[in-house]
Amino acid sequence: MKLTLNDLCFAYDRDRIIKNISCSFVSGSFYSILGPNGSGKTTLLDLISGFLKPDTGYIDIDQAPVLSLSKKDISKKIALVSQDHTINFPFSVKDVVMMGRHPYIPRFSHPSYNDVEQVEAMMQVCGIHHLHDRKINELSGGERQRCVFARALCQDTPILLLDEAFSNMDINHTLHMLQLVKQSVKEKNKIVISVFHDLNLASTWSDSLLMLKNGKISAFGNSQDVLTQETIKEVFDVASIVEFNAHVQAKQVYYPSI
Ligand SMILES: Nc1ncnc2c1ncn2[C@@H]1O[C@H](COP(=O)(O)OP(=O)(O)OP(=O)(O)O)[C@@H](O)[C@H]1O
Repeated sequence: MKLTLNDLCFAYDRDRIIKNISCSFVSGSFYSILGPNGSGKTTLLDLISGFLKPDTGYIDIDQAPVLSLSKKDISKKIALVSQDHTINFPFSVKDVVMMGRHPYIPRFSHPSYNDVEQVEAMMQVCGIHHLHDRKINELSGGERQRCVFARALCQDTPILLLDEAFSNMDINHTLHMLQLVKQSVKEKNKIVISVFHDLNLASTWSDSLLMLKNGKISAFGNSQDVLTQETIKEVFDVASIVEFNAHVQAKQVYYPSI
């Protein structure tokens, strides 16, 4: 599968936020998007998921424009763990995770045995099974984030978009979820595109990095090629030292304390 962004432009009002973005993402790869606050990372994921419509340009999956697909068909192809995962209605955890199966449940039907089994299994894998009858709006930030994650994984889509999806998780849960995601990239040949603020986590886990600055691509390619002192200075205006770290088999970034 190939997901292609073709000359995308987007503005919420007058100011352009996304400026002529063109690039492709292929199956079996983990991509990370990095960039300063306000550079357009969330907007770009919202465009890819079909939540926002580009002003010009288009997105296609294997050459079929995403916006020509029905909402249901898009949700069988693309799942998004968004930055804002506030759910105000007191759904149970089990019900929230089951929402991931909705694209596969015919109208006016009940979830199948297979749907129920998948939800049960995903709650186990994501470490939230013990919370299954709890109300989602009464959970901690990290617990809620794992529920939303489990819902997206239950959607079982070839494309998974993660918008700072680990921001509320402790390091144990972050590493566990990253392992799950990486496994699904390799075993299920998924395309994962994740927004990170932590350059070192992104470098350790991603095959490729996309650096965004002011709504434009500053650099895009193999993680170890893109992550340099020069790109970090250019994109974030921060001095750093970038070195290959044998423990994680990837480049890591160190910042001077003054
Ligand atoms: N709904 C909206 N209406 C108007 N402007 C918006 C809206 N959402 C975002 N913006 C603006 O668009 C720009 C890009 O926002 P976006 O959320 O895509 O940035 P980001 O790179 O994800 O930032 P962060 O790292 O802070 O999460 C920002 O200047 C923001 O103020």
